[in-house]
Amino acid sequence: MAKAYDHLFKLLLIGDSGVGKTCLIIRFAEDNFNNTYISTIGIDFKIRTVDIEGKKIKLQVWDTAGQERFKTITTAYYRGAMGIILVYDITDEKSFENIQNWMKSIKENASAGVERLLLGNKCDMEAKRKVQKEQADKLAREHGIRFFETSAKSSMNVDEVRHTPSFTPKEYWKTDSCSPSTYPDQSRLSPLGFQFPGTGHLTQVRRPEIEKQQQAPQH
Ligand SMILES: Nc1nc2c(ncn2[C@@H]2O[C@H](COP(=O)(O)OP(=O)(O)OP(=O)(O)O)[C@@H](O)[C@H]2O)c(=O)[nH]1
Repeated sequence: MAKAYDHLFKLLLIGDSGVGKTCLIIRFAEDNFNNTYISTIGIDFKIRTVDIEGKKIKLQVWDTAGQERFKTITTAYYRGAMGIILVYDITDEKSFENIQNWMKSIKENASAGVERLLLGNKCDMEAKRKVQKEQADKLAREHGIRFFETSAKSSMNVDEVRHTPSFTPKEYWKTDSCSPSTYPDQSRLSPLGFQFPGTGHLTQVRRPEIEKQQQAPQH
């Protein structure tokens, strides 16, 4: 039987809560956008297969919760990632300042030399901009990584991100380090050894429900 893909590439998105990680993944995987805020609980993933230079590349993109209380769960997934995308919101200065902390978290938890990419999301909201492009350019240069301003809403630069080397590094194809034989199933990919149902929609709840949970008295 023909192989469904030639190479599997696992990516992780990290960044503060609300910067638009889930929306970017939905735009990336389904070319869609929804204004409703569904805060990620723990971790979720989406899959997309793309043809690049005649090879079928299966991208497995993992969405992490930005909320601090999920950090123990989410950092456990850093180790297996081949690329990590750091996201901040151009209208939220704090989310940009926190990129330094996310970088530190990568250093502490990810494999050495993991590919990184910096995204300043929500660039459709120019009137509310708080983070200048030059600031992020400088930060990206200091860390030796690529940087894009994106909009999950308008699709701005989404295609460019899809085709950056950090998204599908050719080194992985050459070494065959993520070929189907190396990762025969999804459970092998998960550092927690967790079996996924395969829908890509695991654990998402609406923000009001989270708030209700947080407000509920502890027994
Ligand atoms: N204007 C605009 N709004 C966006 C964009 N991307 C996301 N949003 C909005 O920002 C809010 C948060 O988006 P999410 O994708 O859920 O954020 P997240 O980073 O996944 O948040 P957590 O799951 O809590 O970590 C939602 O209301 C989205 O509609 C964008 O590019 N432009």
